[in-house]
Amino acid sequence: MTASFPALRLRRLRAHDWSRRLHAENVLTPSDLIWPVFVREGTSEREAVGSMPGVERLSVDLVVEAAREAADLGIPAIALFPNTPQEARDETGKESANPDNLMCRACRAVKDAGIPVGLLTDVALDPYTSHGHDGLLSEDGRILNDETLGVLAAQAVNQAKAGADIVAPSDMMDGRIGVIRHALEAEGFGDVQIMSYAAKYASAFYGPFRDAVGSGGLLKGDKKTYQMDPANRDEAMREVMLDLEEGADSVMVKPGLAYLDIVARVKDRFNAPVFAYQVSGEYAMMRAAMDQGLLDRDRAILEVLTAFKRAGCNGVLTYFARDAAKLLAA
Ligand SMILES: NCc1[nH]cc(CCC(=O)O)c1CC(=O)O
Ligand SMILES: [Mg+2]
Repeated sequence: MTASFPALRLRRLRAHDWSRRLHAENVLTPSDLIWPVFVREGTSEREAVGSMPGVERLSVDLVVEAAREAADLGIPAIALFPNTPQEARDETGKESANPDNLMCRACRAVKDAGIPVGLLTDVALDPYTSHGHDGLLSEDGRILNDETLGVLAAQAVNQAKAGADIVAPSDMMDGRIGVIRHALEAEGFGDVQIMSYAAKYASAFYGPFRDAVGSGGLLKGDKKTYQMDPANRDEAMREVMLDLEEGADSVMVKPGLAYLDIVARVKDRFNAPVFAYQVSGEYAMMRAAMDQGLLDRDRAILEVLTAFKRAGCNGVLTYFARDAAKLLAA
């Protein structure tokens, strides 16, 4: 600083809308958004997710419509999450490798319709297992790391064959990025991106999501032996470092709002694209306050998403993506 008050008056730049816009350090655009979409069986079916007002599970034909809407709004990518029928779930989650599973059918339908939107697919076993865990479960109740890796790689290749542009492993097994990268390369999918859920914390804010994919009631125990302890920060740097070394194209921090310190640190330390997931519980929390008239809906949505950008995000996975894109277009 070369000047001080009164020569320096920081309010000068804030005095008019044109000036505030001119001096904005970060600008949120629809290109910053990834829209998570829940997929269900059926045709012309849309079903409300009880714990997430305004969010629905869509049958594949309606997923295509949602993808078209995203493209029209300038949203670059959608993230698909299947609500697998309960009868297709089992101990090992083998439905994840079925080329005709819900996820693959949704991918193919969007691609066949020629919609110019990126498809991000979730790689993890929890929507397919009868126990709701992201990996294979041993008889004595442990999540088996190494045994799970091949299953995840098969799942990722299965999704790539169906047209996934970005596979996004959300399971938090050690070593899975390298194994998935290798499998994609070996199967001729060297151009498929990996967005790693690198720093994913064991969070209370995933509850509504588990309701949406139908794994919540099934989940035995918790995910603390594989997802990170919310108390940890250095560990997040190690997770990100390893995933980038193993071949991730971009990394994610999750949840979002309470973890923006992690985003900022990852962005400062690594020269890599970083994303954050504004998760289901964050959405539900904000929606509850908005629906009760306690928050100004439009302003709150844009403020929080802009904060993600300020922290260093290249983009944000958010259930507000469609709302935000509409607000930004207005
Ligand atoms: N593989 C599981 C997965 N993938 C994305 C989310 C959460 C997303 C959200 O809460 O919106 C979860 C939940 C979990 O780890 O239990
Ligand atoms: Mg890891």
